Amino acid sequence: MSAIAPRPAIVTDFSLVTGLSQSRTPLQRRISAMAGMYADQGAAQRLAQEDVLVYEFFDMGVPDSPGEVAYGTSITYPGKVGDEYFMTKGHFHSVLDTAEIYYCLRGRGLLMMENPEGDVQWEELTPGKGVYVPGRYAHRSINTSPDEPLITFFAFPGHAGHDYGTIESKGFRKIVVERDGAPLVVDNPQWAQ
Ligand SMILES: O=P(O)(O)OC[C@H]1O[C@H](O)[C@H](O)[C@@H](O)[C@@H]1O
Ligand SMILES: [Fe+2]
Repeated sequence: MSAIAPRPAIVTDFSLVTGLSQSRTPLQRRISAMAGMYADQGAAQRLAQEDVLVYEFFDMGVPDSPGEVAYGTSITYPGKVGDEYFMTKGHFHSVLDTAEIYYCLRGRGLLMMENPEGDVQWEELTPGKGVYVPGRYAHRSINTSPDEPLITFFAFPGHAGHDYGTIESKGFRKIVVERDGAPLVVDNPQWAQ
């Protein structure tokens, strides 16, 4: 008789209010880890001196194979680099045609998306709103609130992987800046074809 090994359930905890988990260690990204991604390089270098925490997220430790569902919470803090709002690095999935769902728990922001063919889309994130990022679209969370963290729950296929290189070298086509006290999506002056 062939035996299929039992697998233990994965149990985690996270707060839908703060986005924080007591049992998992967050992955944190400070400004120094992404200073080159902001349009105002002078402002980025100044903030890098204090090495401000821009965002953190909890990866729940699911195996990275097909059939699994990777999930967690992500907290992007309020702040700006010059007039550009704090944001995540953003990435394509290594397995390009894999999707992701974001559900906004708290705060206010934008989910910026673009595919390799140059289609750009963005959606506002407000509590209770879910945004389904289709496969092939790079994605980045941007906090446009002056004082509240942007907290999301996310889930994607376990084998999707993260491709940071493309965005690190080219950037997103659009960035989000504050103009007259409100967020505005503008062309990224640093975008490299
Ligand atoms: O991976 P980054 O672009 O740095 O963003 C941080 C995290 O944000 C999201 O919540 C994603 O779903 C995670 O997969 C991601 O790793
Ligand atoms: Fe992703």
